[in-house]
Amino acid sequence: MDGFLLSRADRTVHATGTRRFFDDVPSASQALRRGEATLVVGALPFSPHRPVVLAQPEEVDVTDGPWQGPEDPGELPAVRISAEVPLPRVHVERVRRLVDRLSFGETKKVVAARRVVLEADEPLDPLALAARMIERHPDAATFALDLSAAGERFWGHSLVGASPELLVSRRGSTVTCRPLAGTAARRADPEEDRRAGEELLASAKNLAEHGYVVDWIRSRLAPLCSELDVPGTPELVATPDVWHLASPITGTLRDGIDALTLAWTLHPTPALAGTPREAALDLISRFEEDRRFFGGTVGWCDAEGDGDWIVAIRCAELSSDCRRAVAWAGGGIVADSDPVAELDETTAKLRTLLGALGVETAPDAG
Ligand SMILES: C=C(O[C@@H]1C=C(C(=O)O)C=C[C@H]1O)C(=O)O
Repeated sequence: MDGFLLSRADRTVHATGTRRFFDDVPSASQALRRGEATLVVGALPFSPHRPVVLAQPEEVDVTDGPWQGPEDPGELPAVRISAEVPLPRVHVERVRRLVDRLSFGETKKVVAARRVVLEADEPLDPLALAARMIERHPDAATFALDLSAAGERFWGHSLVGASPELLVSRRGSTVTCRPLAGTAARRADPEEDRRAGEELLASAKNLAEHGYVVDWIRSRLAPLCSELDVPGTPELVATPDVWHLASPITGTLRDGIDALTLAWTLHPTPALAGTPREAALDLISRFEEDRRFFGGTVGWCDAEGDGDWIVAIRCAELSSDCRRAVAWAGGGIVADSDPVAELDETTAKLRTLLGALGVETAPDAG
């Protein structure tokens, strides 16, 4: 696909064509500051050491409300799972090993992720998939963008997803974050569903997982803000597939740090990495293959420094022929995690993407 789409309930940024690519965050931020670019769109990968996708687009369309895609996006092609990496039982084993490490080491939390490889009968149009995701997940931030600028491994690839998690947003001197961490699958029965949410809100394990993320964001934002409002306890939010613990954080920025630099400062949070962050990133690099743009961040930043950056989860990377897709899901592991429940949590999270493609996932073992 050409360009970049970020559709949220209140606003859509749709950009096409490229005037200029940037190699890193400081050069993009500098071009905005100097007035050489009015808007930068793109994505940062999960690993802070890998190439970014940051571009000044040729044309930009900013509209109120969610993206109004094509009148009739048509049917999506039939899609099936061709591989799971690692196999579900190997993911369970991995989590078991991580739990052992967490019980004895200095690391308190690490996020373990797995991938599902999908094959489509016909090419899967990234924008048609995005339109379907907007329909199914009206409260999420739906994105679709070309990843070619990240190098040969990504030529012609695109990333499509519907994320419930805001990494950071800036409007003038106001900075907002809404980290999510702590998850429970939704239930078909309304009473069981309500109970699953309440149990999540009272779960010491999930509150601890969540607390690490909030502490990280507080520690990164505090030096940049004259005021910072961090709720003492998280609230419950729902997607059609899962419950999450969420903390709406608001601050007043001291100086003109732009939204892109804020994203770079915060990313990846312990919601996707773990705590302490460097030790968790090291463990992830030893236990998993490169996450590419899964767990990264997707967004835009304008010349005033305003912008929105969304955590790239509930997403898939589409190959250049659009017949293959890789979807990821992960979850925070702490010393008292149950490995089978952690597998189920990733399955519930995968439903956001797989459900939009009409692919069935295994029912919850819980
Ligand atoms: C890693 C994912 O989600 C993240 C991990 C969560 C958790 O561990 O509870 C919750 C929301 C996200 O921050 C994912 O969706 O793949």
